[in-house]
Amino acid sequence: MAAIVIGVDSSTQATKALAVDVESGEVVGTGRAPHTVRGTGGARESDPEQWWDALRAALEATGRAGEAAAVSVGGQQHGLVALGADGRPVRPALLWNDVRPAPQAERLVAALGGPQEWARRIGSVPTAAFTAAKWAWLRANEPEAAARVRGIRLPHDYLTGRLLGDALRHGVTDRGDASGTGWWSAVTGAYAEEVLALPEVALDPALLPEVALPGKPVGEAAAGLPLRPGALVATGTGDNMAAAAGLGLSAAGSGGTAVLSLGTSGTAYTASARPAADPTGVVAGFADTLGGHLPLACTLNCTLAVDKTAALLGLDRDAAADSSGEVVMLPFLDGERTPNLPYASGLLYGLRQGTTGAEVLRAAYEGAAYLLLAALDEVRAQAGGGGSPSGELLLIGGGARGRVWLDVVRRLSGAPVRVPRADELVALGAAAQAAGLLTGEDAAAVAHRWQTATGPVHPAVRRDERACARLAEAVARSGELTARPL
Ligand SMILES: Nc1ncnc2c1ncn2[C@@H]1O[C@H](COP(=O)(O)OP(=O)(O)O)[C@@H](O)[C@H]1O
Ligand SMILES: O=C(CO)[C@@H](O)[C@H](O)COP(=O)(O)O
Repeated sequence: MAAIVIGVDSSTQATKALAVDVESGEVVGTGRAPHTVRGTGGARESDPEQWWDALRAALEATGRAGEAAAVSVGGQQHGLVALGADGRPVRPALLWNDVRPAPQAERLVAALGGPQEWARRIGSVPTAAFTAAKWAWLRANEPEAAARVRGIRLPHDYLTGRLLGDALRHGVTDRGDASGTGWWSAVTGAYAEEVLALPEVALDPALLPEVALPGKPVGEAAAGLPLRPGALVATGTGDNMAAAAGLGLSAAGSGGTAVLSLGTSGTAYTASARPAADPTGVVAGFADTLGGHLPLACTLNCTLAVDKTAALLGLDRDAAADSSGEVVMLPFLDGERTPNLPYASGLLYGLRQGTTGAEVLRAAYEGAAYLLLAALDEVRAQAGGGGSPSGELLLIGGGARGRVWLDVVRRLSGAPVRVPRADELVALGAAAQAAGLLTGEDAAAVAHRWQTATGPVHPAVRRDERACARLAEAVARSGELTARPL
């Protein structure tokens, strides 16, 4: 019988699990279970116990988990899972899009000597998203909870640890997800003692997971799960690193292919052989899970901002006009990370008597897509010019299924856009990592073999220079209104 592996995507809104045939890459079972995100204002929290319940439910729903020879978890990056002595979270996890730690991020940047120093030593300049800023926030705002912490995990580490039997005893992560903490350096490939020792952080490295080598199992699935006891467990990784591997991207072999992922977050990235060092902080110098690098820019406002705008207007998300006319929207509904404007809210400009709701909706799509495409130029520069601005873009994530998203990305990029037929590239990338444990290939090689990136190419159309110029000017002139709340 053909070997089966399981790949998991534990993202912001849901857990998705795929059962995949190791030989052919055929998806033979799927499962899904939703998550709850709580918080008003800048707060965004989820209960890790709910992720664990969702993971087991999604595994069951594949109908094939009991046959799987190996399993791997890709998870939303950066989230702070703080474990007590009983191995349970001392409080809900602070998520990647929780912007309350913005003041702590500012202090951390200054404490190490400024953005240049962070870019040079760590590869990234921390924003509120980074785990180090979240930990500093917890210490400053909930010192009693911080004092009870005996282990710190990322979302995917927590789930990997639970698969192994206990998240506190089994502390293991991978270089990709570790690179989103701020206390692991993509430049040196090791925990950064100078960050752990900062007064705002003051973290004992013993509380952190071991960073495992790619390609080796980290253990076997515990008994009592919807998995075969003894199934191999892979390191797992962050969701963007899993998707990159799942598309076959590697520093060695993807020729600068750029990816735009439209989900809860918007992300733009490409594989690179060298760590990024962007002192502006637009590009995070993440590591990939294979041994290379993944310069990446991330926006907080993507599909949810568009869906909220459609809901406010009482329109279907596909009812956007073909042009935004005079309207410009900076859809900073959740604050923003790229550009780094954690206190911003959404701005709408150019309304007239003749403006239609469909034009306003179009403007929301354009604002979200433009910010990501502008950041992609910086990502490419950090990757050493790999890939040309007119090179093909790979479009993935839930938004890639949307007619208007595709149209807007084509018009604002002027590039040919390929939409892979495969759904759930994070879970597929995790499955490829699990399969590699059995075959000895790396995850990107498995993904190549599975042809995960194949799909229709939508040819380039003329770039809408006017819309891009208006958006660039709106960002440049929004100044005070987006820097601080009224
Ligand atoms: N057909 C579609 N058209 C436009 N947007 C879509 C479509 N299907 C899903 N989405 C959007 O995709 C988002 C979920 O994307 P996904 O990549 O699964 O999110 P995440 O991994 O961050 O949880 C939803 O917020 C929804 O707005
Ligand atoms: O913070 C980042 C990247 O740095 C986000 O991309 C998170 O990893 C969340 O991902 P999704 O839930 O949107 O997939």
